[in-house]
Amino acid sequence: MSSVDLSTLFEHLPIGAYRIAPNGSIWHVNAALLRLNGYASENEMRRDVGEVVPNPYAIPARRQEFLELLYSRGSITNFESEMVRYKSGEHWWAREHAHTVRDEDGNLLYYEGTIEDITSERAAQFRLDQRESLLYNVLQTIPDHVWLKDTSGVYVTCNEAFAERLKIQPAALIGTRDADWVGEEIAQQFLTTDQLVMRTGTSVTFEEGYESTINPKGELHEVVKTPMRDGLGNIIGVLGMARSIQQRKDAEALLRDTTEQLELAIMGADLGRWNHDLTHEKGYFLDERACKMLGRDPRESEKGRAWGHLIHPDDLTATLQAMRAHLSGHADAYEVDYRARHTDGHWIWLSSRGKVVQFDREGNPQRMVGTLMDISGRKQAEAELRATQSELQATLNALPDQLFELSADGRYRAVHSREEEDTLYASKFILNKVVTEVLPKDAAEAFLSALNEAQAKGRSTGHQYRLDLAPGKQWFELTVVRKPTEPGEEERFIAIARDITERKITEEAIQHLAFHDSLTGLPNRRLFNDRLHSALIASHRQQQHGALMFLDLDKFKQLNDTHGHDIGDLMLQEVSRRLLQNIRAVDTVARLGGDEFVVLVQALSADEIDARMHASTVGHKILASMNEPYWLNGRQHTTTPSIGIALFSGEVAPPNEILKQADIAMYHAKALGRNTLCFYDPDMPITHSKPA
Ligand SMILES: Nc1nc2c(ncn2[C@@H]2O[C@H](COP(=O)(O)OP(=O)(O)OP(=O)(O)O)[C@@H](O)[C@H]2O)c(=O)[nH]1
Repeated sequence: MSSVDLSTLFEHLPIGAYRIAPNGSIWHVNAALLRLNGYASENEMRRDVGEVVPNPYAIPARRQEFLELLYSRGSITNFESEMVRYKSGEHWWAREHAHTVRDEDGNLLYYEGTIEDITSERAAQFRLDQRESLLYNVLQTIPDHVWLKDTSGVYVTCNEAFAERLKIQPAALIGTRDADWVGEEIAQQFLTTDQLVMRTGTSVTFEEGYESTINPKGELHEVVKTPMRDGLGNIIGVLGMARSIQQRKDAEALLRDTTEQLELAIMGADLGRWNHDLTHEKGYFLDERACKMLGRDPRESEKGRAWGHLIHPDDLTATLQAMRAHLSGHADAYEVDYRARHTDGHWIWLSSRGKVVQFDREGNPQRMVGTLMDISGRKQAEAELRATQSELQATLNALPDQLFELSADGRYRAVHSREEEDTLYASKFILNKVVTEVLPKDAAEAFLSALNEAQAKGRSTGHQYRLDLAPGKQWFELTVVRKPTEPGEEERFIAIARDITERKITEEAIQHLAFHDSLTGLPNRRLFNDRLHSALIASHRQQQHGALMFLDLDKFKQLNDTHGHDIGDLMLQEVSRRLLQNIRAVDTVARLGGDEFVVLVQALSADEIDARMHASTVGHKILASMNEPYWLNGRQHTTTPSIGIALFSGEVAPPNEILKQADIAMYHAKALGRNTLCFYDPDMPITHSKPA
């Protein structure tokens, strides 16, 4: 090559080139080097930097280092340094090659070299280094197992997670083979996939769960094997990565199970499903079963279709309210029953339950899912039940009786009280209370005996009890029967309490009439005989004297005849009243008939004389009281009595005898001129005709 050729080549080299004298003055620099230093021509550079090149290194000591190497070796290659551009002072990176040129005697003539701008190459290298270190860190940090094997199946490297599984340091794996760790058989399996990757040159992903040293529990792993290539694209090994997917698989299996169970439950309950996309206008999806409920074409399940218009107008407000309550977060779920129009035109009852399952980042509901249940049958049954109940209620209301349902221990379980305002039997007061807490003792006992009897015999009738209620005394008669119950149900009894007050009043009146005088209300002769009989027994037992006073009004016939029978009656009533006023509660006044009264005074004294004195006092008190004027029908009248007194004591005498004695004594009093009293004396003559 000629020197011209060489000079042209030098000038047009793509990298900087120079030739410098031993004293450092520039002999020649090419265009590329001028550009590197920011100059357009050699002259411009010479003008700027002078004849001798200044130190171009960012670290000045590098120049000395460069020259020492150059001079000692005669040449220098790949000398990399940070440089400063002469013109701009900007920093850049250079790679230098240089050599010295000497004459035949070995004297240095000059040195020459090339300077290559490697700033971007270094930046790229730096980024590459960073990426590599990042990759290395990632590989070491991830829990997945990562390894690299060469084409003959020898481990080249692995991450810590993989080494840890083998309980070794990563370095200990290098140079080993699968067979060293997992045995020949499994190693063969690994090799098969490695070979597949190398043969096809593509990544393979598969699931693997061999039980081995690497995987002691035989957990399922997802393995990705990728071919590794050199810069020329030749496959140099296989990179493997394994990740345990056992938990995910378990969760998937559980979810599958749960989903299947849910699906079965939905099928079993014959539920339809809906899916409401709240982000679109027509995102109302019904599944096939829901479509069928409404009589719609099951193919509609694929199209989102608004169906709010199918809801009965009367139910629309409640439905919208329930939806708003849930969407605004006031209700946990959307729950509502409403009627919807079937395609046939009739109404069906649906029970709809749902929930928002998806929200956007701002918390706005995005999607709701829910179920639909056809409850028409239930609603029909409810309506029928209501009708039956109201019929039953009407029947019960028509009954005059009170009806209770009780458990065997006398606890009220249900109450039907005819009177709405019945404060004693209102459900709110007595439900779940026992009868002893509600009723007075006697009444509660009657109730419990009736209950016991019904428990023993299945039925009880006739137990009666009395209550003192606001309107007065009321009598009730109980009928209790055992209620038919299902096996396992609590034993229950139905008790009907019938108000028998009127019957009781009538019975009591009849009873009263039988033993009392209708004009004065005083005990009559029958009752008096009983009382006298009892008094005689008591007197005998207590050894106490008593007295029987026989009292006959004087000239009563005359009053009747003169003023009429009515005045006579009034007189008899007033006499009764005065007699009652003059005796103790334990004593008895009775009317034997006509104008004849008896007064039975008991327990006067154990001593006869004393008793006689007491009896006399009572007799005179009665006499005095009777002698008071009588105002009957606005006119004053008078009357007097004749009183015969018979004392009795421990001796057992028949009642007739005592009455007879008092009667005799009374006749004696008449004979003495009336308006007086006489004690019986056995010597008294027995007479039956009154003196005139
Ligand atoms: N007003 C009225 N008079 C009666 C009733 N029962 C009897 N009497 C009358 O009572 C009178 C009884 O008379 P007596 O006791 O026999 O004779 P008396 O006129 O009272 O004369 P003495 O007894 O001898 O003083 C008769 O005239 C009867 O008719 C009655 O319920 N009401």
